Amino acid sequence: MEYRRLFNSKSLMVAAVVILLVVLTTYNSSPELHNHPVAYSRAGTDRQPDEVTLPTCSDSGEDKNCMKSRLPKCLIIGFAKCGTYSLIAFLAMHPDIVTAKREIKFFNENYDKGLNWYAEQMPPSGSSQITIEKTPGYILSKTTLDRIHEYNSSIKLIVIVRDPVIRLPSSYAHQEGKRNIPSFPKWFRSVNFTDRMNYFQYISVVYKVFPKDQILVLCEEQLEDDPLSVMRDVEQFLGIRQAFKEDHFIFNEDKGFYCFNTSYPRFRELSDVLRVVPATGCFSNAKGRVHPDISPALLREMASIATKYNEQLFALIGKRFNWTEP
Ligand SMILES: Nc1ncnc2c1ncn2[C@@H]1O[C@H](COP(=O)(O)OS(=O)(=O)O)[C@@H](OP(=O)(O)O)[C@H]1O
Repeated sequence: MEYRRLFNSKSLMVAAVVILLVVLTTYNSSPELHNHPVAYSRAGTDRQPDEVTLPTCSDSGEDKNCMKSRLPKCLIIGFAKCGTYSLIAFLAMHPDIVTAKREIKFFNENYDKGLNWYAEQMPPSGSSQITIEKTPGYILSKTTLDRIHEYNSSIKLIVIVRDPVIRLPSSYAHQEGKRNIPSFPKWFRSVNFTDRMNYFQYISVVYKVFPKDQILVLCEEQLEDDPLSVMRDVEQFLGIRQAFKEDHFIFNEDKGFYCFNTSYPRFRELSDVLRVVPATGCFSNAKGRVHPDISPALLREMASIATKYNEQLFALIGKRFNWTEP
C-alpha cells in the first residue's frame, strides 16, 4: 500500500515535471515567432496567411459555416480624403465581403504587433468571403508596400484618387474646426501641396512592387456620381458574384450624396458599425463637408501644378479622369 502510494506520487511528480518542461520549452523556443509578421507567415504551412485566429469554431477545414477571423485578401491603400470610407462602407453590403471596422494601420504603424494581432482585428467571416481593410496611409511608403508584398504577394489592392484640386480643399475643410487655422490660400502655401497633388509618384511605386492585375485604381468622382458602377468594378476585380443592385443606393437631396437604402436587411445588420445616420442611411457630417471658396486664379494655379502629374498617372493606369484643367 505504502509502496503503491509512493509510486503514484512519484509518477505524478515526474509527469508534472515533464509537462512543465514541455510548456517552458515551447514558450521559450521562439518567443517572438507568433508576434513577428514575417516569421509567422513563414512558419506553419505553405498556405497564404489567411487563417489565423479561430474564435468561433474549431473546424480547421474550409467549412462554409465556419466563421473565423481571416486576414485581408484585399486592401484599400489610399488616398485619404478620396472617398475611402464611403467605398469600404458601401462594399460591406456585399454578401461575399467582410470589412474591418476601422483603419487598422498595421503595415505602417502597428507592424510590431504581429500578424496574430492584425488577424484579431478582423471580424469573423466564412471561407468564401473576402476580408477587406482600408488604411489610406499604406500607399505613402515603399517600406509599407514591401511589407504588404511579403505578407501576401497575391493580395488585391484598391487605390482611390480624386481631382487633386478638390482634394486639397477637402483636407482643409477637415481641419477647419481646429483653432487658428489660416485662410485657405495661406494654408495651401504652408503645406507640401505639390506632394499632395502628385498621385503618380506613389502609384508608380505600387506598380513596381505588385503586378498590374492586382491593382485597381478608382476615382472618387465616379463613386460620388454612380456608386453602383464602382461596386461593379470592384466585384469584377475581386472575382465575386454581381450582387449590388441599383436600389442599394438612394440619392439624398439634402446630403447631396448617394446614401444606403435603409430597407436592405444587410444595412440594418451593419448600421451600428457603419458611421451613418440610421434614419437616412447617409454618412455622418464628417463626410461631405462644405469646402472653402477658392479664387479662379488660385484654382488655375493649382490645376496647372496638378496637370503634369495627372497626365503621368493617366498614362500609367491606362485611363483618364475628368479633372480640372488649367
Ligand atoms: N456617398 C458619399 N457620402 C459622403 N461622402 C462621400 C460619398 N462618396 C464620396 N464621398 C467623399 O468622401 C470624402 C471623404 O473621403 P475619405 O472617406 O477618404 O476621408 S478620410 O481620409 O477617411 O478622412 C468626402 O470628402 P468631403 O466632401 O471633402 O468631406 C466626400 O466628398
